Amino acid sequence: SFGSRSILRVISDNGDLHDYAVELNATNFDAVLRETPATYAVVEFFAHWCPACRNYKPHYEKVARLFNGPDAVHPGHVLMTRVDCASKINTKLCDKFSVGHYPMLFWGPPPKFVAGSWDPKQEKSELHVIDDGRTADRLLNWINKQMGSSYGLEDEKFENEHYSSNVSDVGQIARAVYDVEEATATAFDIILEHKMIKSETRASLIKFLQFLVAHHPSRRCRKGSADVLVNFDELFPSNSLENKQEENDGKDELGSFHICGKDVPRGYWMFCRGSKNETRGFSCGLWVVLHSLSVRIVDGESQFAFKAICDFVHNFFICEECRQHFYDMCSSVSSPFNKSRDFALWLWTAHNKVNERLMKEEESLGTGDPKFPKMIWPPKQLCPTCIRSRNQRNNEIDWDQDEVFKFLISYYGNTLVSLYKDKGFLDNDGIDSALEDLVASTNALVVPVGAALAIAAASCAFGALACYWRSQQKSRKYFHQLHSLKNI
Ligand SMILES: Cc1cc2nc3c(=O)[nH]c(=O)nc-3n(C[C@H](O)[C@H](O)[C@H](O)COP(=O)(O)OP(=O)(O)OC[C@H]3O[C@@H](n4cnc5c(N)ncnc54)[C@H](O)[C@@H]3O)c2cc1C
Repeated sequence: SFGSRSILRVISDNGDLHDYAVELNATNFDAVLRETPATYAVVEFFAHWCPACRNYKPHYEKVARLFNGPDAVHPGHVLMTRVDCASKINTKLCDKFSVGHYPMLFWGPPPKFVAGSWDPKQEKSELHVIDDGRTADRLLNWINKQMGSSYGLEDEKFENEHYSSNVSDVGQIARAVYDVEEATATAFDIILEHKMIKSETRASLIKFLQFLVAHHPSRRCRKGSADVLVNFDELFPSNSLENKQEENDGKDELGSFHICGKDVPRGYWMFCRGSKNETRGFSCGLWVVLHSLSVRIVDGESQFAFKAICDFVHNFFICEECRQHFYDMCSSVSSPFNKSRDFALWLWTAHNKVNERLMKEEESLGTGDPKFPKMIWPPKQLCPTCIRSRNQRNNEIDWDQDEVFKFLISYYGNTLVSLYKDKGFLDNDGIDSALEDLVASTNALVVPVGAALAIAAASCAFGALACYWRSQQKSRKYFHQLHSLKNI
């Protein structure tokens, strides 16, 4: 079954010949529209045999190019989709929307399409028929009127003028909820593509996966990480790791593993989208993942979290300079963390050290994103109480660290997930739901030997999940013993 993410990928992998509009059908219609990060959706009902629809397609695509896909000029605002009513599978869906002619276009907030319907006699509906969209120009005008925007068909790539870098708007971080999923999926894709799971990096990945299972802000990333963890030894057998990855070139089951599920909508960076191509994206998303993890742990997990993050960056972050710098900062920590507060503040300070260095580099080389200049963070506009005073001579800041910690907790905790709360994807029930998912998705809680050893090695202080696995591990009999014997 196709999820929205795979659809967007298929389309975007097709070079210039691709369609930008997302083709929906009865099986994925609800899922894609429920999960899209876009504020509005256009659904075009058409029939593939209809000559008028074929002639209309280039007009529709011209508009879709602006809003859909990785190179969208105005991403995240409108999702442009189409449904082929001549396909049998879609008959009921088209009937529900009383499709009376082709092409017929609807406009509305995406969730209103989910399990939705439309009737011409219906008096009040948040779904509207687009009655003046016969050419690309007219369709875009119609959209502009609805949104109060001034998009143009000739708008340039990556001129994200609508993406203000308004640092005083705390609510902006809510958009990053899509980025934490995208960054997690991207990190895992990179690991597989670059065949980075080796005997010496295995334990570090297992540790990080445990961390994700327990504390990733997205429920489906927690579940996906649990699935990977449970199947770890089968997916990445320790004795033939390099060979297996080499032989299969990442295209078998390793390559098709979606750590946050198939249906994660690719917003192609929302909060982390730069105003220029390739300035922000993944590395920004990864920072947000790390900070959002750091504010979700309890005191007893602080040292584990520190190790998991340091080792993950060291082994799997493909930017050589970044991982080296980060590793140096990790290595300079002399005593173990006992408090989650200390760890969250350490990560915040480490990030600010990187910012400080890059501020100078980007200024002298002109390589930064003009709309997102590096800064010592959080600025006063974001957290007025975080800064006690600033030394006028050397610009050094006297931070109120209690206030900074409070701010980090609310910013990367609740505010980050506020958008998704209604959708139920990111409920913060942590370990319990991850366990439920795990049991439901595997039928049996079977932890592979290697992963189990790593889990057992981690202290129970890491959390109930590890303990649960550990105890399950003890009670596993034949499969386990057989497997161990084979390994010997
Ligand atoms: C672990 C790691 C190490 C890196 N090391 C290097 C390096 O050595 N050299 C290099 O060139 N690039 C490095 N990078 C990349 C670099 O830090 C930026 O991610 C990249 O330049 C994109 O910057 P950005 O403007 O999107 O903001 P980012 O620095 O990526 O920050 C993302 C968001 O986090 C928030 N934020 C900013 N500062 C803090 C803070 N102190 N605490 C909490 N939240 C904050 C802001 O909202 C910001 O928009 C590293 C990235 C990572 C994940």
